[in-house]
Amino acid sequence: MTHRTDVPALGATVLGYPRIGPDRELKRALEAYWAGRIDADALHSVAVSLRADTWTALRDAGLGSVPSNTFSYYDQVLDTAVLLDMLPARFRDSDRTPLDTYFAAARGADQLAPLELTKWFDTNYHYLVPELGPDTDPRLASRKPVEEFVESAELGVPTRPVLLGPVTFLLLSKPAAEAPAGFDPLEKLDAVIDCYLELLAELAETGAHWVQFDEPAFAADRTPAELRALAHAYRRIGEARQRPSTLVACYHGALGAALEVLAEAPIEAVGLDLVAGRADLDGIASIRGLRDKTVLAGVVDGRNIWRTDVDAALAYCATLLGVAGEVVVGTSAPLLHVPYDLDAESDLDPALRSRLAFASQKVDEVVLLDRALRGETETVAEALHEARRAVGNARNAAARDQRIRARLESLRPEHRKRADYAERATSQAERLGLPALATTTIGSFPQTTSVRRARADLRAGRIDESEYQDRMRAEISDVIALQEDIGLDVLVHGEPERNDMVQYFAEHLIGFLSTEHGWVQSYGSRCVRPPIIHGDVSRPTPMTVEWSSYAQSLTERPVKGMLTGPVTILAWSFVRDDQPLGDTARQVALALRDEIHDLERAGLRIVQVDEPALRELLPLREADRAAYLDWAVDSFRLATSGAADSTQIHTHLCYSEFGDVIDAIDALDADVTTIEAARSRMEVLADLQKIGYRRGVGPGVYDIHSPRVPDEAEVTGLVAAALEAVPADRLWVNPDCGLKTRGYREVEPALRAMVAAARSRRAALQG
Ligand SMILES: Nc1nc2c(c(=O)[nH]1)N[C@@H](CNc1ccc(C(=O)N[C@@H](CCC(=O)N[C@@H](CCC(=O)N[C@@H](CCC(=O)O)C(=O)O)C(=O)O)C(=O)O)cc1)CN2
Ligand code: MET
Ligand SMILES: [Zn+2]
Repeated sequence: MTHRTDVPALGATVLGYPRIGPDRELKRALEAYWAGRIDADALHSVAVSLRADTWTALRDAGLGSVPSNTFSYYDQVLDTAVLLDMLPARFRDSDRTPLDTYFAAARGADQLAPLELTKWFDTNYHYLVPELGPDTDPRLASRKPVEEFVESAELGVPTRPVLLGPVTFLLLSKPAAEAPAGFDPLEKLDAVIDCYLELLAELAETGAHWVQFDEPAFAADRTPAELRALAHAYRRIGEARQRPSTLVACYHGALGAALEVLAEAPIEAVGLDLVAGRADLDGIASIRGLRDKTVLAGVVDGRNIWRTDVDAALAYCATLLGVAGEVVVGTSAPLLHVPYDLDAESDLDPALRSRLAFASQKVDEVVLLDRALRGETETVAEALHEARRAVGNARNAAARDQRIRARLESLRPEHRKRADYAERATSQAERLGLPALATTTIGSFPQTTSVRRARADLRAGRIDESEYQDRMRAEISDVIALQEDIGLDVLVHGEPERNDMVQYFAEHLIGFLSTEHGWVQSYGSRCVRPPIIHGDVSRPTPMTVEWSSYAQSLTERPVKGMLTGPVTILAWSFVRDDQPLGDTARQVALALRDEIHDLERAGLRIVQVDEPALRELLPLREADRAAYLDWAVDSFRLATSGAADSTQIHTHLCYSEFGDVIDAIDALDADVTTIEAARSRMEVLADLQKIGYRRGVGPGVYDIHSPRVPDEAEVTGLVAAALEAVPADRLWVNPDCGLKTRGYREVEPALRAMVAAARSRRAALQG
């Protein structure tokens, strides 16, 4: 074995840390740089100071090992593609600087399409998908991990560089459009490893004692060939002539068979997710290969914001003693997906505060647990005692609402079932009188500066609630007038009053908490503030009825009520961990069921219940999927099945390919499903056709994620393609998703083109 024995042991650590800045400094700097308001040096100095603050804070908190290279200007997968010179050819040969080339790949530039953005495992984080082909020729092209190591060492905090593991990197990549059929990105494995070996030698030379490779792809089902690739990669890396000690971390679930592979590899440490992947503890005692390794016990939840149950965590660590050569405490996952610091929240109920831990508090928990594990009982006694008390209180603290529980108990199968679709379709057609190829949008209209400013003014007390209401009503009235002028058939109120489609509902429901500063990166500079579901959910008053009924009062045409579905509300919140997700989802569903009832009474004839996260929450392992889809479908049906036959229920899905959940989409039993499709040229329609789907469907006819405005001919082409799969009376014409991130300069001509295309096809059908 080539590993040197004189290097320090791995100390207690976290797998990664937030990077957007405690006050979203990076977001602001990036957006200023993109807008040309600051230069690259100014952007760089913001990055340098964020990194320095993170490293020194982690060291001062007492971690034994501090990670680096967890910073990114946009995304760690893109960083890796750039590190290895694996960007597609379209980004080469330009006079852009390396930094601007990086941003071009992330965001597009001139005529260049950016890399595809897609969900990172089962999180709300999005990464950029590398496009590889046979000609992609990996080469160590950047020194970012080395430079960050040097930067940290100069601050007196020599760090542990974190690298995206070669196998996960390739499994997350896709074949470029021009690659020959059958090309598999894993063909590039040895070439990528060669680059990493060069990097490892340089890191060792520069003084790095440890590195971390992340291989979260092995928390999902993997083929024998993929497991062999993992074994091969860490044999080659382990046998490298010169390298730092090597930790391989897997997270977002159990490693399963991959654990034995890593246990056999000639590396020094394995990181286990003992929250989402606790199943790995079963049978771990028989894995002999761990006896000469360090196991980083990920017992502090990196994905949720609850304080750790210290006794349970220490018990999980204890099961590893004797199995592993050494046990150190860590987080279950990088802390990228939780907010920075609970102390930034000024307005929390103290009882609730004592149950929570954000990134900074989690670092303290790791340090505390590691000291306890090492038997430093005297120094940690008081802190452990305090932690136990908080967890003890928490056990009974989640507010229970017997009324909701009794109501859920009393529900019967008929509360999940509407009349047959044929009957509903007839009564909806009579009531709505819509044309074939009806046109609509997905809900939001541009969130203009003036809309956001109104909300900021309200928060700052510069305007009062009634002035805020007036401004939102004025906005709704403009949006209705515009839609009438464009000639859309089914209108929306535009959602100006919503800061976010989940947070808005959280702010109106009991059982949810919204944070002031709890920002989490979603992609690039875009952040969300996930609400915290801490108790039983109920709806004190209607949440959307005033806005929707106001919009409906302005027009004869049908306006769609607009709600976010139970699965998406859970997916984009921090959830309770004291009861099954399905139980929480059904509580949310009841609140939505009552909201739909109130919308109907207020005269709304159509209600849309968005479920864009339906695919996102799909478990990584096949074995867990049926149970998930059961509660996901059940909660949607519970929310919507109280509607009258003549009320048309729409749902909307986006952000992913839906092949895997196509039966569940059918089982939702919505009257109309609008679904992202423009970028995949309507592939979803073939999937729907295959299963005999027979209700209304609106495959998106233009991509709202790009500022490009489609022309009428382009939309006509997509409508014609869709008509091959769906008859005109069931086909809707709409964009891919909501318009909130776009500007009116793009939205208005795009919608006009869309309506013109629908009209001309409609005329052709009649003629
Ligand atoms: N929760 C959630 N998850 C999701 C999505 C989603 O829509 N919601 N969509 C996908 C991801 N897409 C996303 C698209 C856009 C943004 C986005 O634009 N986020 C905004 C924040 C949105 C927000 O909360 N806006 C607040 C304003 C918050 C704010 O920045 N306020 C300023 C001051 C107000 C001002 O002058 O702008 C401040 O606090 O400093 C509002 O409208 O009220 C941002 O990063 O800038 C995020 C995710 C998947 N996951
Ligand atoms: N109704 C929402 C909107 O139009 C749906 C968005 S799906 C991410 O913004
Ligand atoms: Zn959408």
